[in-house]
Amino acid sequence: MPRFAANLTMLYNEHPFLDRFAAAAADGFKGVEFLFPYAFAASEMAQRLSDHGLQQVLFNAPPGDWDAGERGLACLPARVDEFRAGIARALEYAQALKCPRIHVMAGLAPAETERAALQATYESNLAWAAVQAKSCGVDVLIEPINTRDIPGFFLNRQDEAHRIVQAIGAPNLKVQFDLYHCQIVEGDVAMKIRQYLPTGRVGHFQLAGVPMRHEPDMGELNYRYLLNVLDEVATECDWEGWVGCEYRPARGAVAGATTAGLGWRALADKT
Ligand SMILES: O=C(O)C(=O)[C@H](O)CO
Ligand SMILES: [Mg+2]
Repeated sequence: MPRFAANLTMLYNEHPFLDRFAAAAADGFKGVEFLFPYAFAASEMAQRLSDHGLQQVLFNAPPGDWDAGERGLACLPARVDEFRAGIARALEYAQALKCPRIHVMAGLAPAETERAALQATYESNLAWAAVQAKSCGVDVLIEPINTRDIPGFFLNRQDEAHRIVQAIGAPNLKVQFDLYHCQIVEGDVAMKIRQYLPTGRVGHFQLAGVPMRHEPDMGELNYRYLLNVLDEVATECDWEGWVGCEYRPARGAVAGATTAGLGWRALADKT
């Protein structure tokens, strides 16, 4: 079974951010991911990883002004310099945290800009980022995200993401396959795992229950079934990546809420 990584942005909100590493390790996680490390010194985070025997498996490149509603810069023609500076910063953190992949968010499509111009900027930015990341041994990931959570997000579908990755043809440019977003946008999730994982273009998975983005055993997706499919296909094609647990615990941020909700991990047992 691919390994589960705790998403420290969404899980363990009952603890201050830097204490979430210890909490995840205490629950048996060996890998962690989060959205953004930039409020903390890389050395401080590297220390937490080492203290708790954890691997950093993913984080995001700077997304622009998140608090002002920005959700990535990669498709924005007027922001190329800022995009490039953000990739350089992300790669510094990736090296300090020994993290093998970064997620580059596409951004919101401005209504006044032609889609073709956004697409051209997106592809040239990704090609550039992949070259920079390759020299650091890092994969660049792109993630289709549903427009209920992020209205106007530029990249929404698995097929679009795979077309772009194929067209650019950089071996370290891959798709971040978030099963939660896939179910909301297009469904047929098990068949999409079977279709895309063997291509070699999937760099990472994430999961959450649908529709509320709570624990995977809450909601309309049958994760016992899906995790078995993932396991079967990953074994067939020797895929050894991680599955990020990117959900908001239903019990909220009260003491013990994340740990109490982890019973769903038994769904991954091949019983
Ligand atoms: O929202 C998600 O699914 C993500 O993985 C991003 O990193 C943040 O929007
Ligand atoms: Mg995700």
